[in-house]
Amino acid sequence: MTPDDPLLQIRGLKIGFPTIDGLVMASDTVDLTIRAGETLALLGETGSGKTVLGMAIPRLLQPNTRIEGEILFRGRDLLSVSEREMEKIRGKEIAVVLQNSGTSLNPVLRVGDQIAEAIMLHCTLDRTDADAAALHLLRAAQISDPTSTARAYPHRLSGGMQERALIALALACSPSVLIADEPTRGLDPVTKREILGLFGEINQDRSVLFITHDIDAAATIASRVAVMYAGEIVELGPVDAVLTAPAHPYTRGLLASLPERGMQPIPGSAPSSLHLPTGCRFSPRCSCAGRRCEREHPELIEIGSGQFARCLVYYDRGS
Ligand SMILES: Nc1ncnc2c1ncn2[C@@H]1O[C@H](COP(=O)(O)OP(=O)(O)OP(=O)(O)O)[C@@H](O)[C@H]1O
Ligand code: NI
Repeated sequence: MTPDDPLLQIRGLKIGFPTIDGLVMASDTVDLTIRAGETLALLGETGSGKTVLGMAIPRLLQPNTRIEGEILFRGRDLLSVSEREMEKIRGKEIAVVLQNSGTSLNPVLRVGDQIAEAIMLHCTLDRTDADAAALHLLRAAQISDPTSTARAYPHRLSGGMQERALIALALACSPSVLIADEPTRGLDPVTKREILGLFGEINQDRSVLFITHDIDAAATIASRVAVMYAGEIVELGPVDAVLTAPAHPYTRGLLASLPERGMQPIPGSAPSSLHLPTGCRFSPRCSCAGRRCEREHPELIEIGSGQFARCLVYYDRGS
C-alpha cells in the first residue's frame, strides 16, 4: 500500500434505526474514502451522524440496524463478511477508541492486564510477551510511569491518562485503521494538546478517522476533513482548503461560531431525520438559500482540487 491508496472505501452507506416513530436515518448515502496513512477528521454538530458512521465501519452497531451500501476494507466489503471474519478484523485491523472513554475501560481489571489480554486475543503472544508489549504500548502512549500505570485500576487514572490507556489498548494489535471518537472531549487544554501530539505519532503508520466537534483539533492533526450535516457529508477536502476557504454555508457557519471568529451561532437547529426538509437539508438555516434550495436536493460535487461541497451554488459553475 502506498500512502494515497484507498484503504477504506465507504460507498452509498445508509444507516437506519427502526424506532416507534419510524426509521431514523443516521447516515444517508455517505461516500467516503480513507487513504492509507492519512488522518481524516469527521466534523459536525451533535446528532449529525459522526459516531454512527464510525461505529458502522467495524460493525459495532446494534443488530437491528438497517445498513445498505458498501464498506470496502482493502477491497473487501465488511458488510458481507461473516461475523467470525469480522472478529478477526475488529481490533486487529480496525480498532476503535470509543466516545466517553471513562466508561470504556473495564473497571475491575488492571490497565496492563486489559491491554495484554487484548493483545493475546488477536496476536500469537504468550502472557509474558503480551505483558511486555502492553508496557511498550503504554510507553508509546506517553504514559510517564508505564509500570505503575499497568498495575493500576482505571479509576486511579486521570481523564487524560485513561484516554492514553485506551489509545494504547486500541493500538494493541497495530491496526491499520484507528477510529477515534472525540478523544479530546472534556480534557484540559494541556492534556488535549498532548493527546493530539500522540495522534500525530500514531498516524505515521496507520490511517485515523478522527471524530470530533473540535475544529482546532481537526486543524492540528488531520490532512483532510469531512463535514456532516443531518446524516450527509456536506463538505469534504484538504484541511487547509476546507478550514480557510470553506465552500458550504454550513461549514462557514461552523467556523463563524468559533470564539476566535466571532462566536456567531448558526440560527435554528439541525432537523430530525424523521422530518427532513425537502431539497437541501441545510436550506431552512442557510442565509444563502433560494427557492431552488427548498426544492432540489444537491449532490456532493467537486468544486476545486479535492474539495467537494453539497450546495446548489456550485451547480451552474462552468456549465
Ligand atoms: N440506537 C439508535 N436508535 C435510534 N436513533 C439513533 C441510535 N443511535 C443514534 N441514533 C440517532 O442517529 C443520529 C446520529 O447520532 P450520532 O450519535 O452518530 O451523532 P454524532 O454526530 O456522533 O453526535 P455527537 O457529536 O453528539 O456525538 C442522531 O439523530 C441519533 O439520535
Ligand atoms: Ni458522537
